[in-house]
Amino acid sequence: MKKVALLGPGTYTEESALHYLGREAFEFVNYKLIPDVFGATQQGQTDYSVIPIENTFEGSVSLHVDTLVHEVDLPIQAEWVYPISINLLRLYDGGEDGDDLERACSRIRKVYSHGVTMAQCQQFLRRYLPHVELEPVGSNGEAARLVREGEDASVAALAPLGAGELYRLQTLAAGVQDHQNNFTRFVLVGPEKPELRRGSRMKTTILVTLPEDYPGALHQVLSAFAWRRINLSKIESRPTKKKLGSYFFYIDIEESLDTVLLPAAFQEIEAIGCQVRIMGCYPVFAYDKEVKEG
Ligand SMILES: O=C(O)C(=O)C[C@]1(C(=O)O)C=C[C@@H](O)C=C1
Repeated sequence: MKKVALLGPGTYTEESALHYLGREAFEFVNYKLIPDVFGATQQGQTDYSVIPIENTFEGSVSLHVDTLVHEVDLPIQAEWVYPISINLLRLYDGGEDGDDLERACSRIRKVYSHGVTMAQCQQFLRRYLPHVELEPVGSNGEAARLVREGEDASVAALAPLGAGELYRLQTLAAGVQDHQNNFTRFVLVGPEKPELRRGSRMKTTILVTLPEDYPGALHQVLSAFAWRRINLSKIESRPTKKKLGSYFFYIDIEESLDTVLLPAAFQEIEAIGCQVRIMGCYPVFAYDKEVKEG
């Protein structure tokens, strides 16, 4: 069994990994903080790590992207997107509030959650819980655990339903995220290719550093892909951290490295003095409801 480090238990990361990897071939090892999730595989205690990398509304999780680029040497081996449905959970209060959400919320004074999750529920928080103290914690599973541990019915968590089951919490309101199409993109990173079912397509991620003295270099990079009709699905600039104003480009390419086209495009880019670092060539699992129900 391959060991997979992730933020957990009771997190969206865990829920998504169970959904796509299953428990048959993988054993999940829980960590409380993302640096420890990265560190476990980097130091060889686990074979893979699962990292949330991008959210539909919050955009890239820059800290995680930067760690992947600067601090660890772990190729991307798979990617998946997973819907994030957020719930307001608290200890069972004996049914005092009946079905009245407003009344129940008026009794809450503190809410724990991951910062990204709070950001995804701004409208709900403003409407029902404007008076509460919001306390960001390392993961949503940890938020639910703190509610259970505190034994205080005036404390709640924004977390997945699975966390509510794990810590025996009552769901006060389900699906409270501001947008219904709220998805997070996760990557599986690790030194070796895992045995996985076929993804819906293959993708390659590269980092390109431009030469300083070559005007129009970015245009040339993009045209090397454009005239070969290679589709790019993301391009983002991130600081190289070497000097102010120096950036590299993180590029997702909708193509496998095995094709003739990609290596030729890389050669063309390198010929003008760009550096190309391959972050991974991997299968993508698109969210498909059938898998979930099946
Ligand atoms: O705390 C969790 O439940 C996580 O899985 C982490 C995380 C993240 O770091 O982005 C993952 C997805 C959600 O959008 C919010 C939080």
